[in-house]
Amino acid sequence: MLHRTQHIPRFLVTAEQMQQIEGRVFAAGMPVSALMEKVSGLIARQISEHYPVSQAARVGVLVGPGHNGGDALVVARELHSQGYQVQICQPLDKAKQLTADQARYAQHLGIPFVPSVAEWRDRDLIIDGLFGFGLERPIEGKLASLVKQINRLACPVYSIDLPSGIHTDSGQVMGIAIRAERTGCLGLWKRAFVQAPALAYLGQPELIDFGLPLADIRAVLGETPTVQRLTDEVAIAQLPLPRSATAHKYKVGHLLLIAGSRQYAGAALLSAKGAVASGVGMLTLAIPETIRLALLPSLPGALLLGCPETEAGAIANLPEDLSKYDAIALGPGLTTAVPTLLKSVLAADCPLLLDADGLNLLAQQDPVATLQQRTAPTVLTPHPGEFKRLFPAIKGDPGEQAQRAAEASQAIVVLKGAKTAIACPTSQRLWVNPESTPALARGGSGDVLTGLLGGLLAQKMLDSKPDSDSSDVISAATAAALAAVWWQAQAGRYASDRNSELGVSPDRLFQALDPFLGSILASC
Ligand SMILES: NC(=O)C1=CN([C@@H]2O[C@H](COP(=O)(O)OP(=O)(O)OC[C@H]3O[C@@H](n4cnc5c(N)ncnc54)[C@H](O)[C@@H]3O)[C@@H](O)[C@H]2O)[C@@H](O)CC1
Ligand SMILES: Nc1ncnc2c1ncn2[C@@H]1O[C@H](COP(=O)(O)OP(=O)(O)O)[C@@H](O)[C@H]1O
Ligand SMILES: [K+]
Repeated sequence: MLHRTQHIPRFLVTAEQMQQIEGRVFAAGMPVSALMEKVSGLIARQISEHYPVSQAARVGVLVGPGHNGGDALVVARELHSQGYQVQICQPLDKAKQLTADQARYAQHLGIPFVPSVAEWRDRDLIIDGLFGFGLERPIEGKLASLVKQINRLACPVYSIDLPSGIHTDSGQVMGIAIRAERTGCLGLWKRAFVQAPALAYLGQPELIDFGLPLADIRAVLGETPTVQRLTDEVAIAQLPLPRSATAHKYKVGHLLLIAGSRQYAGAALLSAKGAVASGVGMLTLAIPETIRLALLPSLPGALLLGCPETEAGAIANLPEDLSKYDAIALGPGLTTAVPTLLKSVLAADCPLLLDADGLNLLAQQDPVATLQQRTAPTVLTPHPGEFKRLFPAIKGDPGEQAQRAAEASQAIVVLKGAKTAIACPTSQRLWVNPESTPALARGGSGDVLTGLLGGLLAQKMLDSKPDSDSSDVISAATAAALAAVWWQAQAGRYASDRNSELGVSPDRLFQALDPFLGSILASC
């Protein structure tokens, strides 16, 4: 059973949901001012850890009209009492009652209020308490100039809850937004933290858990929340581990990977390496016959199936019998020369992963009608360009797009990007992978993912867990998608930490898969 501390990082809330949860807590008797005091004490503690008074004594605190401003005022008071030289700037006259009271008390304590931020070039740190989840419209006029001035300062900014100007749900910049070095997200992760437009503003995010009761969170989000962050705990639980002591190579999955062409032989190699790293029992790689011998030395454990090919070096046809495989993955480096390849794999009665040219072939027909005919699970791994070709009418943020596409096609949709979204059609659930690295933004990272996911798909299909999505049980194919997305992203971070953001070649990525997993499993 998961503990509270394991649940909390999984939740992703909208501003409305957060307001409802807080509303329940206040209605149950928790005084608003007591909660503000508690939350702000925790924020002040984080700030003094990250920016000790010995290194960042001169602090400017930006205070808005709502409770985000109220939090900032309590933080100002706490830091003042710890010996920081605090100045407060409260640019708007109007304020909620509690915020106005906190301002009055700060004045009573002798904390200086300054009329503008023009003098803040001497500051070591700015605390941004202008707006939190109550931002309702774009920041304009004198507030916009103030944010611009703050963003020009050389010193770091710590944002309370959200960088002011960032929309809580979409992560969009509402006119202008503060660029934080760190953001302390209060209580529960807001959706903005997994939205690409916010990433340049959030800096290093941290969750400040102030003990919201699980019962109130569940009353608003449901027992099994529809939208979740993909946490380490959840992803690790989906791996095909531990292996049975009596495992046999034919009992731990046989993947057929159909990839490569004379033109794009590397994609076949990289995806095959990803599959090998997944631990799959047997890997058959179907490739054009003319590149078979070239790939053989790099893939000694795989069965290389040289296929008849077109004049241009694309696979012309596949073996007749696809029934012996536990999963099939089709796409990397294939070219779109031979549409019948897709037709044969769609007819197979095992889980199917389509990537790259597999998706491009699918886009040439009616993807929704085609996928709805499948009886076994289908997983799609498009990047945004491939997604647009497949589902041109589906709009929204990446999470919404993935969910809508999954619902329409009944496929599991893995929409790749900085925050990859994974949508499951049967449970209508969405996971977003929160931690990755731009080091993966290079050709070949996705090919490694395809092999890894294909290999996990073949293994998971033999798992004893039920293929049902009721309650918190995750279907085998969805489980493979969650585990693969998380594993590839974390291995990317692992390789980046040991090299640089420029050093995560696809080779380094698949080489990092197992060491990363070994290290995290050892620490669990
Ligand atoms: N209620 C509480 O005790 C708690 C509050 N918390 C804090 O409270 C925040 C939410 O507080 P609020 O709901 O008061 O919202 P905010 O403090 O985010 O601001 C809302 C206020 O700003 C005004 N406003 C919105 N957009 C504007 C714009 N573009 N230009 C000018 N004015 C604008 C609104 O009219 C309203 O007065 C959270 O982000 C968090 O920092 C958390 O600490 C949790 C506990
Ligand atoms: N900025 C980024 N941050 C994190 N991950 C990224 C970023 N850009 C790309 N990726 C990841 O890199 C991979 C790229 O896949 P894809 O576009 O299919 O590349 P290819 O087909 O060349 O291998 C995906 O897993 C994607 O999530
Ligand atoms: K803020």
